[in-house]
Amino acid sequence: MSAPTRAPIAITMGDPAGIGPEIIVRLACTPRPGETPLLVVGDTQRLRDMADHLGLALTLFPIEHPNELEGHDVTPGRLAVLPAGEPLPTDLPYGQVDARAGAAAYAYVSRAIDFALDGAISAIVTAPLNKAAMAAAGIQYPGHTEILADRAGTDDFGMMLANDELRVMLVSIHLSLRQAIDAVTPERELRAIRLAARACHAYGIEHPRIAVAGLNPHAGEGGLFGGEDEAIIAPAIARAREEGIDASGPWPGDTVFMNARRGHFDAVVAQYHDQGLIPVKYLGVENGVNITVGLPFVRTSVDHGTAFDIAGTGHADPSSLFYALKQAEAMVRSGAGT
Ligand SMILES: NC(=O)C1=CN([C@@H]2O[C@H](COP(=O)(O)OP(=O)(O)OC[C@H]3O[C@@H](n4cnc5c(N)ncnc54)[C@H](O)[C@@H]3O)[C@@H](O)[C@H]2O)C=CC1
Ligand SMILES: NCC(=O)COP(=O)(O)O
Repeated sequence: MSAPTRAPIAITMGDPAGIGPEIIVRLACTPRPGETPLLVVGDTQRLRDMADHLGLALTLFPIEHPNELEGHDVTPGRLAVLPAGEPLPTDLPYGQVDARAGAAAYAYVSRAIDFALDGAISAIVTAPLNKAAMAAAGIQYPGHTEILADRAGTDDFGMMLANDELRVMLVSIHLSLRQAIDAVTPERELRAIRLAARACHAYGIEHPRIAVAGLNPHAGEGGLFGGEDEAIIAPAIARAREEGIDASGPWPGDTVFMNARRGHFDAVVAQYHDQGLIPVKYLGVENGVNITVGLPFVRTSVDHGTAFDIAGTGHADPSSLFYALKQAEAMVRSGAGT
Protein backbone atom coordinates (compact mmCIF):
# COMPACT_ATOMS: atom_id res chain seq x y z
CA MET A 1 0.00 0.00 0.00
CA SER A 2 1.43 3.42 -0.83
CA ALA A 3 1.40 6.15 1.82
CA PRO A 4 0.22 9.74 1.35
CA THR A 5 3.17 12.06 0.75
CA ARG A 6 2.55 13.90 4.05
CA ALA A 7 2.69 10.65 6.02
CA PRO A 8 5.71 10.77 8.31
CA ILE A 9 9.06 9.28 7.45
CA ALA A 10 10.35 6.83 10.05
CA ILE A 11 14.03 6.81 10.89
CA THR A 12 15.16 3.65 12.61
CA MET A 13 17.76 4.15 15.35
CA GLY A 14 19.96 1.25 14.23
CA ASP A 15 22.38 -0.39 16.64
CA PRO A 16 22.18 1.57 19.92
CA ALA A 17 25.90 0.93 20.52
CA GLY A 18 26.81 2.58 17.23
CA ILE A 19 26.62 6.14 15.90
CA GLY A 20 22.89 5.93 15.06
CA PRO A 21 21.70 7.78 18.21
CA GLU A 22 24.22 10.58 17.66
CA ILE A 23 23.51 11.23 13.99
CA ILE A 24 19.75 11.16 14.67
CA VAL A 25 20.02 13.65 17.53
CA ARG A 26 22.16 15.93 15.38
CA LEU A 27 19.68 15.72 12.52
CA ALA A 28 16.71 16.37 14.80
CA CYS A 29 18.30 19.53 16.18
CA THR A 30 19.18 21.02 12.78
CA PRO A 31 16.79 23.09 10.64
CA ARG A 32 16.40 21.38 7.27
CA PRO A 33 14.48 22.19 4.11
CA GLY A 34 12.38 19.00 4.02
CA GLU A 35 8.69 19.30 4.77
CA THR A 36 7.90 15.75 5.86
CA PRO A 37 7.30 15.10 9.56
CA LEU A 38 9.75 12.67 11.10
CA LEU A 39 9.60 10.07 13.81
CA VAL A 40 12.24 7.76 15.17
CA VAL A 41 11.66 4.12 15.92
CA GLY A 42 14.08 3.61 18.77
CA ASP A 43 14.78 4.17 22.44
CA THR A 44 13.89 7.49 24.07
CA GLN A 45 16.38 7.23 26.93
CA ARG A 46 19.27 6.43 24.59
CA LEU A 47 18.47 9.49 22.48
CA ARG A 48 17.99 11.70 25.53
CA ASP A 49 21.33 10.64 26.99
CA MET A 50 23.03 11.33 23.68
CA ALA A 51 21.44 14.79 23.36
CA ASP A 52 22.63 15.60 26.90
CA HIS A 53 26.10 14.29 26.10
CA LEU A 54 26.26 16.53 23.02
CA GLY A 55 24.80 19.49 24.92
CA LEU A 56 21.92 19.77 22.44
CA ALA A 57 18.43 20.86 23.48
CA LEU A 58 16.10 18.16 22.18
CA THR A 59 12.56 17.53 23.37
CA LEU A 60 11.58 13.92 22.86
CA PHE A 61 7.97 12.84 23.04
CA PRO A 62 6.58 9.31 22.84
CA ILE A 63 4.01 8.10 20.33
CA GLU A 64 2.56 4.66 19.73
CA HIS A 65 1.43 5.12 16.12
CA PRO A 66 2.59 7.42 13.30
CA ASN A 67 -0.85 9.01 12.96
CA GLU A 68 -0.41 10.49 16.47
CA LEU A 69 2.08 12.94 14.95
CA GLU A 70 -0.76 14.90 13.38
CA GLY A 71 -1.09 18.23 15.19
CA HIS A 72 2.20 17.87 17.07
CA ASP A 73 4.90 20.51 16.85
CA VAL A 74 7.68 18.74 14.95
CA THR A 75 9.98 21.69 14.39
CA PRO A 76 13.75 21.23 14.86
CA GLY A 77 14.58 20.44 18.46
CA ARG A 78 11.51 18.26 18.87
CA LEU A 79 11.33 14.58 17.97
CA ALA A 80 8.69 11.86 18.23
CA VAL A 81 9.94 8.47 19.37
CA LEU A 82 8.08 5.27 18.74
CA PRO A 83 9.39 2.42 20.90
CA ALA A 84 10.04 -1.15 19.79
CA GLY A 85 11.53 -4.17 21.51
CA GLU A 86 12.79 -4.25 25.07
CA PRO A 87 13.86 -0.99 26.77
CA LEU A 88 17.64 -0.77 26.63
CA PRO A 89 19.82 -1.04 29.73
CA THR A 90 20.97 2.51 30.54
CA ASP A 91 24.56 1.34 30.85
CA LEU A 92 24.71 -0.36 27.44
CA PRO A 93 28.27 0.38 26.29
CA TYR A 94 28.99 2.18 23.05
CA GLY A 95 31.33 0.68 20.49
CA GLN A 96 30.88 -3.00 21.31
CA VAL A 97 29.09 -5.91 19.73
CA ASP A 98 26.21 -6.65 22.09
CA ALA A 99 23.35 -9.08 21.51
CA ARG A 100 20.91 -6.74 23.29
CA ALA A 101 21.78 -3.98 20.87
CA GLY A 102 21.48 -6.34 17.90
CA ALA A 103 18.02 -7.46 19.04
CA ALA A 104 16.96 -3.83 19.51
CA ALA A 105 18.15 -2.80 16.05
CA TYR A 106 16.15 -5.65 14.53
CA ALA A 107 13.06 -4.69 16.56
CA TYR A 108 13.28 -1.07 15.33
CA VAL A 109 13.42 -1.98 11.66
CA SER A 110 10.71 -4.64 12.05
CA ARG A 111 8.31 -2.16 13.59
CA ALA A 112 9.03 0.40 10.89
CA ILE A 113 8.32 -2.22 8.23
CA ASP A 114 4.93 -2.95 9.86
CA PHE A 115 4.00 0.71 9.46
CA ALA A 116 5.38 0.97 5.93
CA LEU A 117 3.40 -2.07 4.80
CA ASP A 118 0.28 -0.50 6.37
CA GLY A 119 0.88 2.79 4.59
CA ALA A 120 1.16 4.63 7.93
CA ILE A 121 4.56 6.06 7.00
CA SER A 122 5.79 7.25 3.63
CA ALA A 123 9.35 5.90 3.84
CA ILE A 124 11.89 4.21 6.06
CA VAL A 125 15.33 5.75 6.52
CA THR A 126 17.69 3.51 8.43
CA ALA A 127 20.58 4.36 10.71
CA PRO A 128 23.21 1.61 10.66
CA LEU A 129 22.91 -1.71 12.38
CA ASN A 130 25.76 -4.02 13.23
CA LYS A 131 25.53 -7.37 11.54
CA ALA A 132 27.67 -9.15 14.14
CA ALA A 133 25.44 -7.83 16.94
CA MET A 134 22.35 -8.99 15.10
CA ALA A 135 23.90 -12.42 14.63
CA ALA A 136 24.81 -12.48 18.36
CA ALA A 137 21.11 -11.93 19.06
CA GLY A 138 20.33 -15.01 16.97
CA ILE A 139 18.89 -13.08 14.04
CA GLN A 140 19.77 -14.80 10.81
CA TYR A 141 19.49 -11.93 8.33
CA PRO A 142 22.75 -10.48 7.01
CA GLY A 143 21.43 -6.92 6.82
CA HIS A 144 18.49 -4.54 6.48
CA THR A 145 18.07 -5.21 2.78
CA GLU A 146 17.36 -8.89 3.24
CA ILE A 147 14.98 -8.21 6.16
CA LEU A 148 13.07 -5.65 4.12
CA ALA A 149 12.84 -7.87 1.04
CA ASP A 150 11.72 -10.86 3.08
CA ARG A 151 9.03 -8.91 4.90
CA ALA A 152 7.90 -7.36 1.62
CA GLY A 153 7.73 -10.84 0.10
CA THR A 154 9.95 -10.14 -2.88
CA ASP A 155 12.96 -11.80 -4.50
CA ASP A 156 13.19 -9.06 -7.09
CA PHE A 157 15.19 -6.50 -5.12
CA GLY A 158 18.61 -4.95 -5.17
CA MET A 159 20.99 -2.69 -3.30
CA MET A 160 21.93 0.55 -4.94
CA LEU A 161 24.54 2.94 -3.56
CA ALA A 162 24.48 6.44 -4.97
CA ASN A 163 25.95 9.88 -4.54
CA ASP A 164 25.88 12.96 -6.74
CA GLU A 165 28.37 11.35 -9.15
CA LEU A 166 27.70 7.61 -9.25
CA ARG A 167 24.81 5.16 -9.07
CA VAL A 168 25.80 1.55 -8.49
CA MET A 169 23.59 -1.55 -8.43
CA LEU A 170 25.03 -4.77 -6.99
CA VAL A 171 24.61 -8.22 -8.53
CA SER A 172 25.09 -9.77 -5.08
CA ILE A 173 25.15 -8.20 -1.64
CA HIS A 174 26.28 -9.83 1.58
CA LEU A 175 28.13 -12.91 0.36
CA SER A 176 31.68 -14.13 0.74
CA LEU A 177 33.81 -13.34 -2.30
CA ARG A 178 33.78 -17.03 -3.30
CA GLN A 179 30.00 -17.13 -3.07
CA ALA A 180 29.74 -13.84 -4.93
CA ILE A 181 31.64 -15.31 -7.87
CA ASP A 182 29.23 -18.24 -7.91
CA ALA A 183 26.38 -15.73 -7.83
CA VAL A 184 27.40 -14.38 -11.23
CA THR A 185 24.55 -16.11 -13.04
CA PRO A 186 22.50 -15.09 -16.09
CA GLU A 187 19.40 -14.56 -13.93
CA ARG A 188 21.13 -12.35 -11.36
CA GLU A 189 22.87 -10.33 -14.07
CA LEU A 190 19.65 -9.61 -15.90
CA ARG A 191 17.83 -8.79 -12.69
CA ALA A 192 20.51 -6.32 -11.62
CA ILE A 193 20.45 -4.63 -15.02
CA ARG A 194 16.66 -4.32 -14.94
CA LEU A 195 16.73 -2.98 -11.37
CA ALA A 196 19.41 -0.46 -12.28
CA ALA A 197 17.25 0.78 -15.16
CA ARG A 198 14.22 0.94 -12.88
CA ALA A 199 16.14 2.91 -10.27
CA CYS A 200 17.26 5.38 -12.94
CA HIS A 201 13.65 5.82 -14.04
CA ALA A 202 12.85 6.75 -10.43
CA TYR A 203 15.54 9.41 -10.73
CA GLY A 204 13.67 10.75 -13.76
CA ILE A 205 16.10 9.36 -16.35
CA GLU A 206 13.92 8.14 -19.20
CA HIS A 207 16.48 6.17 -21.21
CA PRO A 208 19.23 5.25 -18.78
CA ARG A 209 22.60 4.06 -19.99
CA ILE A 210 23.55 1.09 -17.85
CA ALA A 211 27.19 0.01 -17.78
CA VAL A 212 27.87 -3.51 -16.57
CA ALA A 213 31.24 -4.07 -14.91
CA GLY A 214 33.16 -7.22 -15.68
CA LEU A 215 34.03 -9.77 -13.03
CA ASN A 216 37.63 -10.49 -13.96
CA PRO A 217 40.58 -8.18 -14.60
CA HIS A 218 40.04 -6.28 -17.87
CA ALA A 219 36.64 -7.98 -18.12
CA GLY A 220 38.47 -11.25 -18.78
CA GLU A 221 40.74 -9.89 -21.55
CA GLY A 222 39.11 -12.10 -24.18
CA GLY A 223 39.13 -15.16 -21.91
CA LEU A 224 42.76 -14.86 -20.83
CA PHE A 225 41.78 -14.00 -17.23
CA GLY A 226 38.55 -15.94 -16.76
CA GLY A 227 35.53 -16.92 -18.79
CA GLU A 228 32.55 -15.50 -16.85
CA ASP A 229 32.57 -12.15 -18.61
CA GLU A 230 32.06 -13.64 -22.07
CA ALA A 231 30.05 -16.69 -21.07
CA ILE A 232 27.62 -15.22 -18.54
CA ILE A 233 27.70 -11.44 -18.35
CA ALA A 234 27.78 -10.59 -22.06
CA PRO A 235 24.73 -12.75 -22.93
CA ALA A 236 22.76 -11.16 -20.08
CA ILE A 237 23.60 -7.72 -21.45
CA ALA A 238 22.41 -8.87 -24.87
CA ARG A 239 19.12 -10.08 -23.33
CA ALA A 240 18.66 -6.74 -21.58
CA ARG A 241 19.24 -4.94 -24.85
CA GLU A 242 16.59 -7.12 -26.51
CA GLU A 243 14.22 -5.84 -23.80
CA GLY A 244 15.02 -2.28 -24.82
CA ILE A 245 17.42 -1.45 -21.99
CA ASP A 246 20.48 0.53 -23.07
CA ALA A 247 22.93 -1.81 -21.35
CA SER A 248 26.57 -2.17 -22.35
CA GLY A 249 29.67 -4.05 -21.28
CA PRO A 250 31.09 -5.97 -19.67
CA TRP A 251 33.45 -3.06 -19.08
CA PRO A 252 36.70 -3.49 -17.15
CA GLY A 253 35.85 -2.95 -13.50
CA ASP A 254 38.87 -0.75 -12.87
CA THR A 255 37.82 1.99 -15.31
CA VAL A 256 34.04 1.76 -15.66
CA PHE A 257 33.36 3.89 -12.57
CA MET A 258 35.70 6.59 -13.85
CA ASN A 259 33.74 6.73 -17.10
CA ALA A 260 30.40 6.74 -15.28
CA ARG A 261 31.65 9.65 -13.20
CA ARG A 262 32.58 11.44 -16.41
CA GLY A 263 28.94 11.17 -17.42
CA HIS A 264 29.19 8.35 -19.97
CA PHE A 265 26.72 6.18 -18.04
CA ASP A 266 23.77 6.73 -15.70
CA ALA A 267 24.38 3.66 -13.54
CA VAL A 268 26.89 0.87 -13.16
CA VAL A 269 26.03 -2.75 -12.36
CA ALA A 270 28.81 -4.05 -10.11
CA GLN A 271 29.53 -7.74 -9.83
CA TYR A 272 30.00 -7.90 -6.06
CA HIS A 273 29.76 -5.78 -2.90
CA ASP A 274 33.21 -4.25 -2.70
CA GLN A 275 33.62 -3.70 -6.43
CA GLY A 276 30.60 -1.40 -6.30
CA LEU A 277 30.87 0.14 -2.87
CA ILE A 278 34.53 1.14 -2.85
CA PRO A 279 34.14 3.73 -5.63
CA VAL A 280 31.06 5.25 -3.98
CA LYS A 281 32.51 5.35 -0.47
CA TYR A 282 35.88 6.55 -1.71
CA LEU A 283 34.11 9.71 -2.85
CA GLY A 284 33.09 10.22 0.79
CA VAL A 285 30.53 8.70 3.12
CA GLU A 286 29.05 12.16 3.63
CA ASN A 287 27.17 12.22 0.36
CA GLY A 288 26.30 8.59 -0.09
CA VAL A 289 22.96 6.88 0.18
CA ASN A 290 21.94 3.25 0.11
CA ILE A 291 18.60 2.59 -1.61
CA THR A 292 16.73 -0.71 -1.62
CA VAL A 293 15.22 -1.04 -5.07
CA GLY A 294 12.21 -3.30 -5.61
CA LEU A 295 10.26 -2.78 -2.38
CA PRO A 296 6.63 -1.68 -2.26
CA PHE A 297 7.73 1.34 -0.19
CA VAL A 298 10.68 3.74 -0.14
CA ARG A 299 13.72 2.75 1.91
CA THR A 300 16.96 4.66 2.03
CA SER A 301 19.87 4.39 4.42
CA VAL A 302 23.14 5.97 5.37
CA ASP A 303 25.97 4.46 3.35
CA HIS A 304 28.24 4.00 6.37
CA GLY A 305 28.18 1.53 9.22
CA THR A 306 27.97 1.68 13.01
CA ALA A 307 31.48 3.18 13.33
CA PHE A 308 32.16 1.53 16.69
CA ASP A 309 35.60 3.17 16.76
CA ILE A 310 34.00 6.60 17.32
CA ALA A 311 30.56 5.68 18.72
CA GLY A 312 29.66 7.66 21.84
CA THR A 313 32.52 10.13 21.37
CA GLY A 314 30.53 12.91 19.70
CA HIS A 315 32.57 12.80 16.48
CA ALA A 316 30.05 11.24 14.10
CA ASP A 317 29.24 13.10 10.89
CA PRO A 318 25.45 13.09 10.27
CA SER A 319 25.71 14.18 6.60
CA SER A 320 24.84 10.81 5.09
CA LEU A 321 21.68 10.67 7.19
CA PHE A 322 20.66 14.11 5.89
CA TYR A 323 21.38 12.87 2.38
CA ALA A 324 19.40 9.65 2.87
CA LEU A 325 16.46 11.61 4.22
CA LYS A 326 16.56 14.10 1.35
CA GLN A 327 16.65 11.21 -1.11
CA ALA A 328 13.70 9.49 0.57
CA GLU A 329 11.68 12.70 0.50
CA ALA A 330 12.45 13.17 -3.20
CA MET A 331 11.40 9.61 -3.99
CA VAL A 332 8.15 9.96 -2.04
CA ARG A 333 7.43 13.33 -3.66
CA SER A 334 8.05 12.06 -7.18
CA GLY A 335 5.78 9.09 -6.50
CA ALA A 336 8.40 6.98 -8.18
CA GLY A 337 8.90 4.85 -5.10
CA THR A 338 11.52 2.31 -5.88
N1 LIG B 1 23.32 0.73 6.60
C1 LIG B 1 23.86 -0.12 7.47
O1 LIG B 1 23.19 -0.61 8.36
C2 LIG B 1 25.31 -0.46 7.36
C3 LIG B 1 25.88 -1.23 8.34
N2 LIG B 1 27.19 -1.56 8.28
C4 LIG B 1 27.70 -2.36 9.39
O2 LIG B 1 28.41 -1.50 10.29
C5 LIG B 1 29.40 -2.25 10.98
C6 LIG B 1 30.74 -1.54 10.93
O3 LIG B 1 31.14 -1.45 9.57
P1 LIG B 1 32.55 -0.91 9.07
O4 LIG B 1 32.93 -1.72 7.92
O5 LIG B 1 33.47 -0.81 10.23
O6 LIG B 1 32.27 0.51 8.47
P2 LIG B 1 31.90 1.88 9.14
O7 LIG B 1 31.26 2.70 8.08
O8 LIG B 1 31.11 1.69 10.38
O9 LIG B 1 33.29 2.54 9.57
C7 LIG B 1 34.36 2.71 8.66
C8 LIG B 1 35.17 3.94 9.05
O10 LIG B 1 34.46 5.10 8.69
C9 LIG B 1 34.25 5.95 9.82
N3 LIG B 1 32.89 6.48 9.73
C10 LIG B 1 31.80 5.82 9.29
N4 LIG B 1 30.73 6.61 9.37
C11 LIG B 1 31.13 7.78 9.85
C12 LIG B 1 30.46 9.01 10.16
N5 LIG B 1 29.15 9.18 9.96
N6 LIG B 1 31.19 10.03 10.67
C13 LIG B 1 32.52 9.88 10.87
N7 LIG B 1 33.20 8.75 10.60
C14 LIG B 1 32.52 7.72 10.09
C15 LIG B 1 34.41 5.03 11.03
O11 LIG B 1 34.76 5.77 12.19
C16 LIG B 1 35.44 4.04 10.53
O12 LIG B 1 36.73 4.56 10.74
C17 LIG B 1 29.41 -3.63 10.35
O13 LIG B 1 28.61 -4.50 11.13
C18 LIG B 1 28.72 -3.41 9.01
O14 LIG B 1 28.12 -4.55 8.51
C19 LIG B 1 28.01 -1.13 7.27
C20 LIG B 1 27.48 -0.36 6.27
C21 LIG B 1 26.10 0.04 6.24
N1 LIG C 1 27.62 -2.22 2.80
C1 LIG C 1 26.26 -1.87 2.81
C2 LIG C 1 25.59 -2.51 3.93
O1 LIG C 1 26.13 -3.36 4.57
C3 LIG C 1 24.23 -2.07 4.23
O2 LIG C 1 23.44 -3.17 4.31
P1 LIG C 1 21.91 -3.07 4.69
O3 LIG C 1 21.87 -3.22 6.16
O4 LIG C 1 21.39 -1.79 4.19
O5 LIG C 1 21.34 -4.25 3.99
